[in-house]
Formats: sequence, C-alpha cells, structure tokens
Amino acid sequence: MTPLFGKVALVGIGLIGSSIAINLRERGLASEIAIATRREGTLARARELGLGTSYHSDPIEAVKDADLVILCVPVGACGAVAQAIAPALKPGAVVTDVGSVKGSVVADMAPHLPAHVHFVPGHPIAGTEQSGPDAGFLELFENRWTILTPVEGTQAQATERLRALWEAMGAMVEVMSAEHHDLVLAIVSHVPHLIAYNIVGTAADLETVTQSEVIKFSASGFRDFTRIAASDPTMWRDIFLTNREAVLEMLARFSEDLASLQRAIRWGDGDALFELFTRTRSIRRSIVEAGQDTAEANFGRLPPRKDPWNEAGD
Ligand SMILES: NC(=O)C1=CN([C@@H]2O[C@H](COP(=O)(O)OP(=O)(O)OC[C@H]3O[C@@H](n4cnc5c(N)ncnc54)[C@H](O)[C@@H]3O)[C@@H](O)[C@H]2O)C=CC1
Ligand SMILES: O=C(O)C(=O)Cc1ccc(O)cc1
Repeated sequence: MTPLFGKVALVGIGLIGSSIAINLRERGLASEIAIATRREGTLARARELGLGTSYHSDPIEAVKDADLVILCVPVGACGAVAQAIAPALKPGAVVTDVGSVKGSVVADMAPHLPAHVHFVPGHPIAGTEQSGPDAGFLELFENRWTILTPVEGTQAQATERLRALWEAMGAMVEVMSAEHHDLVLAIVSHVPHLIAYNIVGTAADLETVTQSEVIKFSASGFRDFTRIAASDPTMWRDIFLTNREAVLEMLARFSEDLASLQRAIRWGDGDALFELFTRTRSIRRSIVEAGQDTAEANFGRLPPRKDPWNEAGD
C-alpha cells in the first residue's frame, strides 16, 4: 500500500503503540516510524523487535518532521507529553492519541498544542490485559471500532486522513464528541473493569475461603474476571481518575440495579431474575452475531502468554 503518512512518530511503545508500529510496518502505511519512550529498557526492546526505523529517549527528537504523531501513553501522561513535544511539532502535522478517556485528554493536551497542527483525539476499542512492546500484534484492530473525537476547529480533512489510517489497519471508525465517548465507555469498559478488580479483590480477602481454593475451584466466570483484573495498574488508575464523573454516574445506576437484584433474591422473586437473565442473554447473542466478541475473535491470533491458572495445576 502507498504510505498514508510520511514520518509517523509513536510516543509510548506498549501494547497499543507496538500494535500500531507492526501495522505501519507490515502494511507499508508510513515511510518512517520514529519511536520514543521513557525507559531505556523498553526502547531497547522495541529496537530488538524492529518496531521502528529510529528510536529516541527524547520525544522531541522523535516528533521532529513527523507528519503524524500518536501518543500511546497512559492518559494521565498525555498533557505532559504534549507540553514537551509542542515546540518541535511540524506545521500541518496531525496529532492524535489512543487514550481510553477523551475529555481529560482534550483538556490536558489542547492548551499546549500550537495552532499550526491538527488535533484529532482517538481511541481504538481494542486491547487485551497485556502491556509492553512484546504484547502488540498485527490483527489487534481488525474488525474493531476506533472512535475519533475531533475538537472544535479540527479540519475535516485531518479527521478523514486519520480515519483512512485506522481503516487501513482493519478498524471501523466512528466520530463522536469526547463527552459522549466518555459516557459510553464508562458503562461498556470502565465500570466492568472496576467490577472485575473488585470481585477478584473480594475473593482474595476472604477469610473463610482460602486463596488456593479460589484458584483450584474457580469457574470460568471468575476466571474471566481475573483476566480483566490483570490489566495494567497505571493505565487503569489513570482511567478512573480522569473519567471520574461518568464512572461515578454509571456506578450509581449499577448500584441501584444491584440493589434490586439483591431484593429479588431475598424475596424469592424468580420471575424478576428470569426476566433480566433472558434480556441479558439476548444482548450477548447480538454481540457475538456482530462479530464483536473479542475472546472468540482473538482466539488463535494472540501472542503466546503465560497462563497462571494452568501453572496452578489445572
Ligand atoms: N491496553 C489496552 O487494552 C488499551 C489501551 N488503550 C490506551 O492506550 C494507551 C496505552 O496503553 P497500552 O499500550 O496498553 O499501555 P502499555 O503500558 O503497554 O504502554 C504504555 C507505554 O507508555 C510509556 N510511557 C508511560 N508514561 C510515559 C511518559 N510519561 N512518557 C513517555 N512514555 C511513557 C511506557 O513506557 C510504555 O511504553 C493508554 O492511554 C490506554 O488507555 C486504548 C485501548 C486499549
Ligand atoms: O482486555 C479487554 O477485555 C479490554 O477491555 C481491552 C480494552 C481496554 C481498554 C480500552 O480502552 C479498550 C479495550
């Protein structure tokens, strides 16, 4: 494919940065791939994996002359990175990110960016619980949605160039406001992660059921929660701190619904339980039919990983 961008700079080279790098390289979407990250060890690993064409400890060096700059760092770091790179950004460059929260990223980055760049925040709704440069893979974005949240004044042409890049990586693209993005993601991604962190924590803290029993007898429902609860602590701390309002709003709704389930169990209201479980089953079926079940879609294409459950003798 003819490159969609000349030089692309990736700041941060974990799961998402390395997956983008592999896509740019394998699909010929960029003529140069400059990689910058904070830690020397991570940069050395990116070099060993051949993820880029140049490697930099200083993000300013990476973004010089770049036509596209993609921040692939935890959302809490986006503001500081934008401030650091701002003076070196090329006029006309497209600047984007991949953060899981959009309102805070816009608020933190936009004030630092010069008027001569095009800022188009983004978020691929695709990932795993793995992190670091070894975790990336070519197919991560295939048949997955990427949401773009252009800010006021963003030229439509810049958004369309970025859309073309995500589509070339196999993604489907939708454009919406940062505010709406944060509400939607709070219920489909952020609150579910919080529930997983909470239930695994609760199980680990029980006095009457030992940890080895939890490992030995965990049924697949609990195991699915442990996969989610193994997600990167820095990334998820930042998500909850930056999408506070929307998460608290959805959590309040969730708690109300949980209380009514509690009541149904207490009063033996089988009809209420049956009605809800029937409705939720049909939602699951729609997700599978739409090809959006990540576990099934990722089967056989994720890089090999350690499975602590099997190591525990199961
Ligand atoms: N992991 C996932 O499933 C998904 C993550 N995201 C978003 O993508 C972003 C990156 O996530 P991952 O790639 O999973 O994380 P990761 O932990 O695998 O990689 C983060 C990278 O950023 C670097 N980094 C951290 N702070 C930095 C700083 N101040 N300056 C320069 N580099 C810095 C780290 O060294 C690492 O290379 C996050 O904002 C996250 O919300 C979006 C979709 C899915
Ligand atoms: O691993 C999973 O199940 C995920 O939910 C991955 C994920 C994590 C964060 C995002 O912003 C988008 C996708």
